[in-house]
Amino acid sequence: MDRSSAEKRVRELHDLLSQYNYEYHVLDKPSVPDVEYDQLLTELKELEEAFPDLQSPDSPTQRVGGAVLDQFKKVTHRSPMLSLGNAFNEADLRSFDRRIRESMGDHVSYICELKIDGLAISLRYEDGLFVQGATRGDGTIGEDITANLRTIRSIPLRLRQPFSIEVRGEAFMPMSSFLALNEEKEKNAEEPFANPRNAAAGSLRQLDPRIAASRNLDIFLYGIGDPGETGVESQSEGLNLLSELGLKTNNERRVCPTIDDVISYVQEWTERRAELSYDIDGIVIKVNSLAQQEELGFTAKSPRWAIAYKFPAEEVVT
Ligand SMILES: NC(=O)c1cnc(N)c2cc(Br)sc12
Repeated sequence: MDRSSAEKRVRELHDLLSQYNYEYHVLDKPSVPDVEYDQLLTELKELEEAFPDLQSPDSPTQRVGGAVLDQFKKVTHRSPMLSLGNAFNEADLRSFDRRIRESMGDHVSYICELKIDGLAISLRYEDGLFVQGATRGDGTIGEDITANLRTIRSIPLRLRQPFSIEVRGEAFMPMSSFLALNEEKEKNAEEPFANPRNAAAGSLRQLDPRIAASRNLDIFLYGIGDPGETGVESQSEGLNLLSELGLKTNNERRVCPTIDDVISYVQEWTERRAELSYDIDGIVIKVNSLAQQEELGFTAKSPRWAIAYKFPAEEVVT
């Protein structure tokens, strides 16, 4: 194959493989079997070996970098990654609602999202290209774990539109991967991880990306660092934008106009929690309108417009 037809085919393969990645991880509706994806990936690898200058950082062949780091660089977040105030029962939720309505009047609607039990992450894209990923750290300064995050298949190396945007989410280890990993560890007489959150954190804070690549990690994105520039006006619109850009969001979210709707959602997921393939430790409730979030603002460390309902600690079966 001559170089110009190789160049054309490489572009075609990039488009096909990122479309299939989007269908599989974001839409959860693959249009081709895995074996076809793997064949196209092998074809791309062979073309990049034959024409090394056709290789690019957003190529799906570049997910597992070679270098083992000796430490992580520090990253200062452009806007702080905050923590949430907690609610533990219905009374707490109703007093949250009262406080909001006292400041905002009665035209308030909430959005409920599952609280993923993983590791808070920030991803930065420049003109659509994934350029940096970091842990939350202390909320202002985190660790640069870009090489490890590139190994997560559901994180696109290039967005479907050339946005420059910083997005926040939670990286996690699905229960099936957690159980398999601990089985492996027990077989090698190694200390197993206590829970999927520790396993995800331990995997992403490895200095060797090949170890992170072997841990089948996943991610749900749920926030935009600076939504002002995107023109979205609510959290629910923001989540739809993230999905359109090719980022994985959690579909169980629900707009809840009243606190009674919030309480029904909390009740529903208290009961349905066990059917999920990943751990959640509660529900995040936010005022849906970004303008109202802006008006409510923040306390020293948490937004006034959101609260985390925490599930009661599970009885440990001894
Ligand atoms: N959907 C969400 O907003 C969400 C989900 N899962 C989490 N662990 C967190 C943490 C913060 Br802080 S927000 C959030």
